[in-house]
Amino acid sequence: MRPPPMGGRVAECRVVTAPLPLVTAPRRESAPSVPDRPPKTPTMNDKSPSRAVAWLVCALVAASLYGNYYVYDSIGPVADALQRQRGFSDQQIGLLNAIYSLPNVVLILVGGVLVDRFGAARMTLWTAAVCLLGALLTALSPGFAGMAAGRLLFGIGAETFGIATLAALAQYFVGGKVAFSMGLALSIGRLGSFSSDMSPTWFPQAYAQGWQPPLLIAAAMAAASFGGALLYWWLDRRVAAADKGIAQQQAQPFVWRDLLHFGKAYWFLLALCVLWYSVILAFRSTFAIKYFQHAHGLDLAAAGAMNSYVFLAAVFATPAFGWLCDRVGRYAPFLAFGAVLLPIAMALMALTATSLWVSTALIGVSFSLVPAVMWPLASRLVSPSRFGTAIGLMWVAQNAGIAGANLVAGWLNDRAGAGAQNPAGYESMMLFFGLASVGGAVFALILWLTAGRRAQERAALAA
Ligand SMILES: C[C@H](NC(=O)[C@@H](N)CCCCN)C(=O)O
Repeated sequence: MRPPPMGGRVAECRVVTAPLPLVTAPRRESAPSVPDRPPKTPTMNDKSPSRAVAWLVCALVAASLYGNYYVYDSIGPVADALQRQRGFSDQQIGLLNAIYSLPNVVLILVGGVLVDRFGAARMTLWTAAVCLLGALLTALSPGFAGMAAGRLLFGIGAETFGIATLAALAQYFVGGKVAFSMGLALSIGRLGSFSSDMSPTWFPQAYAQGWQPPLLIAAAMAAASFGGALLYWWLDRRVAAADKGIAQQQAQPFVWRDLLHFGKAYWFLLALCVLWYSVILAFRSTFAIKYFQHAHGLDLAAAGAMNSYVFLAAVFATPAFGWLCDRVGRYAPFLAFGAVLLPIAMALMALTATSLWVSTALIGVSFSLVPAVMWPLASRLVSPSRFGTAIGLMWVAQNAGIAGANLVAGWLNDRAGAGAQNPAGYESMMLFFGLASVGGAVFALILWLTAGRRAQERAALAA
């Protein structure tokens, strides 16, 4: 019943003798190619209890992600109250979010290695605990330094938590539906982000009392996230205990040289991840609302709502695209399609008078499709025992890209004097994001046309 473990004492359990459900899917060591179809295995029989366990794990991971993403986005809604009541500057508020990414430029690789070393369940639990401590420190600190320390702690836990949750789903759904399960869990995470944005409407009394009650609600969400992680860890222990009879091998020690063996497709995917997430997260999370107000004449409420529809679309579309991907059994073409939509949307926004609804819809599809395919694809491009490391490396570059894109875009806007009086000042920022999105699309196309094609040829030859 136990999925192929990814870490701890049982990391290299891909060679098993018994025909156990959830265990036997063939995996690539470091194949530089994009699989056409998910491996067809006799695992995950519709009525088998192991399938029920896998979906229970998915539900617990999703619930845990909901709380985690809620906390991630909890600073924006209290930014105004922090300024009014505690006298925080814009820079200080910006730092409360930037401090999440900055340590991860280095630390997340360590996090990925730890996931491979200690296993997804243990690392989900430990990092959810770190996130809870971080959220509590943020909500209870009397001064800025304490709040910043809380956000730092949260960031250190949250990114490794993200890797551990992906690793958990890659393990339990190795026989099929990996994209659907990841899409479903991510969509619940997006719902957490959306709920955080909507929390002033849902908890008006809390916001009426000032900055602290909303952050205490966020800490409660982190506690719920920890609860989900605890249940998942407990379930995983039980599954492991039931599988005592399976031959287990020692975890492979981490070797830096292994990173070079990931294969070309992995590196194309990493480049896409950096460029695409830099545009999506730096533009959408930091500058989009301001840009909609100043360059497209929307008021604050309309600009915020327009931006939040991207999240809302992702809640429904991410699992749907994951399901489609599993069903059709193709990854790279979907990834390329989703990546190409982003530069089209950026061009429509920057160069034409087309309604913002059109570009928002395109970004919504891209924001749903690319993550729905990217992480399941990553789980198929590397050995299971190196999945955490592989994602860790992607997120090192991604965090550096997001932080860098934020800084460059802010600098371009300041240099051009962008603002309500000078909407044209946003042109250089839009050119920068446009070029980055084109770069992402190019890597997605290369991934499809080279590695993806080769995989098809190999499959045809094998047939
Ligand atoms: C799964 C993926 N997560 C990431 O890329 C993280 N490094 C950053 C997440 C920031 C919001 N919690 C995703 O959310 O698409």
